[in-house]
This record gives sequence, C-alpha cells and structure tokens, in this order.
Amino acid sequence: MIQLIDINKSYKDKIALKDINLSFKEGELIVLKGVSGSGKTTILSLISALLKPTSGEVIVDGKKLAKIADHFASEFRRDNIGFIFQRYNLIPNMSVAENILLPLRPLNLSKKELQTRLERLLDMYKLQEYKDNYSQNLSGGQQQRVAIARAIVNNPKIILADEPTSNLDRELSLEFIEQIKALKSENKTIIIATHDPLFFELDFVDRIIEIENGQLKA
Ligand SMILES: Nc1ncnc2c1ncn2[C@@H]1O[C@H](COP(=O)(O)OP(=O)(O)OP(=O)(O)O)[C@@H](O)[C@H]1O
Repeated sequence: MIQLIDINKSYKDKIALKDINLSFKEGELIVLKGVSGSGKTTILSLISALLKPTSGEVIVDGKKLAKIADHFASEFRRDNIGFIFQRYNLIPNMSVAENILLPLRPLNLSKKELQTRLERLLDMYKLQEYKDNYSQNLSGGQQQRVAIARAIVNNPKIILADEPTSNLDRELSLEFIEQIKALKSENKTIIIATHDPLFFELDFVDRIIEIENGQLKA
C-alpha cells in the first residue's frame, strides 16, 4: 500500500534521508523510532506528499508521488491521509466542531452529512460537551482527542502521527494508544513517528522500524 523506493532527501546540502527502501501493508501499524533529527518527520512528509524526494519514488495506493503537482498533492492528502501532529495544530479561535470539520470544507458536503460525521466523532472521543468551546480553552488531552477526530473526519485509509504523545502525560498517552488500537481494528494503516518508549512494548504494533542519521538501522 505504501512504498518508498531508493529514497534520498536533502534540504540544500543537509542530507536528511539516505537510500531508504520501505514498504507498508494495508492495515499495518508501524512505529518509526529514532532520536530527534533522525529523519522521521521527513519520511511522514514524503508519504503525505508534503515534500518531494530529491531522488527515488514514493507510491501510495498505486499513486506515484515523487513528482506530483501541488494541486494533486493536496487532493491526494484530503482523500487518503489523516495527520496527527505533535502540537495538535488546532485553530485556537475556532470551536471544537469547526476544527473537526475543517478538512471537509473543500468537499461541499451537505449539512446533514457534516452533522452525521461530527456527531459520530464527538461521541467517539467524548467531546460532546465541548463542541462549542474554543479549542484554545481545552486541556492537552482534550486537544489531542480533537486532533484525532479531525485527522479521521475525511475517513482516511492512512493515519500518520508525528510525536503524538510528546505533550501528554503518561495517563493521556495510554489513552491515546487505546485510540490508536481502535483505529487499527478498523484496518487503518497507521505510522507513528516517536521516541516515546511506551510505543516500543505494545503487542498490537506490527513492526518497529528504527532510523538513525537518515538511514534505516539493520
Ligand atoms: N526544512 C529544513 N531545512 C533544512 N534542514 C532540515 C529541514 N527539515 C529537516 N531538516 C533536517 O533534516 C534532518 C531530519 O529532520 P526530521 O525533522 O525529519 O527529523 P525527526 O526525526 O523527525 O526529528 P524531530 O523528532 O526533531 O522532528 C534533521 O537533521 C533536520 O535538522
């Protein structure tokens, strides 16, 4: 479902990834492990077509992304990818409901369809009572739940999470892990970039891939 073939990526003269070959199957849960600066975010950005490789090819669900035009890249992301960021990236002066529905704006769905999707996610992530609150007034754990809801509102096949627990305490991190487990049971393909040891002992993680200085560790 996801293939990175002979990937090299440099930012000007900084080599971020070197000779990366990876493939992920549909429904797999993968932990990308590595210290800060090892290249994890760059891999997630290539899979979501936010960045293009310097050389090599990225194929997601049959689509070649290495040279995809920006317009098609945003369409590709909207249809296929849910992204969960370290700092949640919520819009502070928008309500919880507006934040969750944001990725659907370009789709012109009916009010009824938007409401159905919203209600399902508000129930699923225990956010009903906060739906009209500004996201800036929520706790870290609540913000993270909004971020997950927003990441899956477009019903993506692929979920990418970049250091999702780095701002959460242990209890909330374990809650996040339970939410990821539930998404895996829906056959989502999930890649989590993290150096949080909590992710290294989970029995439902299919593979842990370690990256060091832009290269895969054997
Ligand atoms: N826009 C950029 N310009 C120049 N160098 C960059 C840029 N983005 C990343 N890098 C460098 O590329 C390397 C890999 O960065 P990347 O963000 O992929 O690592 P990471 O493992 O995700 O780290 P972190 O957990 O800190 O985000 C690092 O050395 C980083 O400094």
